[in-house]
Amino acid sequence: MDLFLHYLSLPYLIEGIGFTLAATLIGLAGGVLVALPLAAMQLSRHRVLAAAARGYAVIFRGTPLVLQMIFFYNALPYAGIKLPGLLAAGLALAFNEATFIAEMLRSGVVGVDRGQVLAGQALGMTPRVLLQRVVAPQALRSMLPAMGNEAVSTLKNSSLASVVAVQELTLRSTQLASSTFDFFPVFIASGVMYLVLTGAFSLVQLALEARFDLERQAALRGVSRWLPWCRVMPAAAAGPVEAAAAAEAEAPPPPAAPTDREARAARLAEAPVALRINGLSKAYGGRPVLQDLNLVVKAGEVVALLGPSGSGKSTLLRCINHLDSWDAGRIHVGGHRLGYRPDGQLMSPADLARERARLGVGMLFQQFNLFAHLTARENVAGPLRWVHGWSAEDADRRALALLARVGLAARADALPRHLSGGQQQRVAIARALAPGPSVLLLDEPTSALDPELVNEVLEVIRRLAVEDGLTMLISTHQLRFAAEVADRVVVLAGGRIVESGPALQVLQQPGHPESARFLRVMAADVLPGAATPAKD
Ligand SMILES: Nc1ncnc2c1ncn2[C@@H]1O[C@H](COP(=O)(O)OP(=O)(O)OP(=O)(O)O)[C@@H](O)[C@H]1O
Repeated sequence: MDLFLHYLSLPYLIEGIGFTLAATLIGLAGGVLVALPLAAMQLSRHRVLAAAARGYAVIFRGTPLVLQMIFFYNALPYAGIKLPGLLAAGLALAFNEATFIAEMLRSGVVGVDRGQVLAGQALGMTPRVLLQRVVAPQALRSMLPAMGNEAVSTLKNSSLASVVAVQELTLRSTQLASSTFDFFPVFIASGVMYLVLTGAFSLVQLALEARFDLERQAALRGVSRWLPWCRVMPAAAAGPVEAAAAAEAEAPPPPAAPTDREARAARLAEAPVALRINGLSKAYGGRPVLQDLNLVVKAGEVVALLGPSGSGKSTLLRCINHLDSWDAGRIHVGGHRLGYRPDGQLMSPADLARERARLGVGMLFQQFNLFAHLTARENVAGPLRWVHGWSAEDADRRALALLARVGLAARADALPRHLSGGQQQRVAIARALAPGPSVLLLDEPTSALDPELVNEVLEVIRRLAVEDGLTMLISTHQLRFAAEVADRVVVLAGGRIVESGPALQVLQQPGHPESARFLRVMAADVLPGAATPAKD
């Protein structure tokens, strides 16, 4: 025991820890630096870059680390590069670790829900903002446990640096044991030192995981409301939550559905065009999905897009916001060709994002696509700050007001995963409304909801149509809702518009066999005062 304690405190071994840590830190820091471009190359659409990254991985993953260290120390001098042992071993570690860290980064990025990326694009985020605010925070959080393991493995791999005579802990332990013949106490002391080091790494990993744990942050936010000394919200922002909740409680009941359809139709006839689609065609792998589609939507008009599953409704909505490309035809939003420069060339992704934000085409998705790492208020306020340059206070105030409007002021600090589907979709509505869109595209906003949650979302949309006079294009299977709210119904079948006309007329007396067939299938949804759709 005395011998063990003697070796445990021996300066010769403790100095070895210094070399071990130095090699490990060079390996980890260098590994992260090399891994970043490597992961970007792996994710790149350019095949040459992706292939080069794969080639790198094959070489560094497929050869022993000891050989790599020997190469960096003994072979590089032939190319005129002479490195000290510690640096050679550290660099070999870095280039080796980079393959594993790059793979973690890549899978972290790929693991971020594609729907959130689409939502960010629809909100006008440039690729850089999307990466910085949506993808990286979630990817890095999911990487933390694997990164902790990688740090421990780098520390243990640093013992191989003894092969190029770096005086690290393993080499010094071996030398000491050979000269004293105290093999057992020396190696036990050395093992305990390694355990302390790997334990410290694990503690750092646990601390970081706790620091970035969304559940814990949410709990802290809840507690902080009652603890004035540990507030995480800006003091000024705490007030509006209650104020907004009170406003919500006092909000007048929603007005009835529009009854004066003729007056509305007359007003819309005079209104300017908000959206114009000419000859739009698109095919996936040679199979036509949209065929020579023409549609005009007036400012303030609510158009319900109906049609069987697979008829092309979602594809059409994605094309309007240029989230999808198309083969032929033109789309104008507010008189502008979204996504094209004046010379007719396609815009770069960053310019396209800015153009989306400028023209203001809001979008709601079937799956809500809220940013999973942000609370409800951050989901609404964040894009206002990052895309539209609002100050934090103004964005927060707007977010709270809109959340109150959709009946969610009291859940402003909840994470999406703590909200029901209906509540998530209402947050998504607040987020889409925040920048004041000129056109709102709604892609089956209630299809992912349980039946009892559908009405709460439809009610919010109904109020937007009636109170705000928003221009809306809604893909929906809710016939009753379409009858009550839409000015016009457009029926899509096989990628073509087969019928378009005043909502009640089309729903009650469809003039095309495809419309009639579709409406009969959907007959479970009872139309107010509607006769059975005409038979084909
Ligand atoms: N990325 C894609 N690659 C290949 N085919 C696709 C892709 N996206 C959609 N499609 C196909 O295009 C057609 C139209 O799909 P879309 O999602 O637009 O229909 P939809 O009318 O919105 O259907 P639903 O009501 O079920 O949402 C479908 O046949 C679908 O399989």
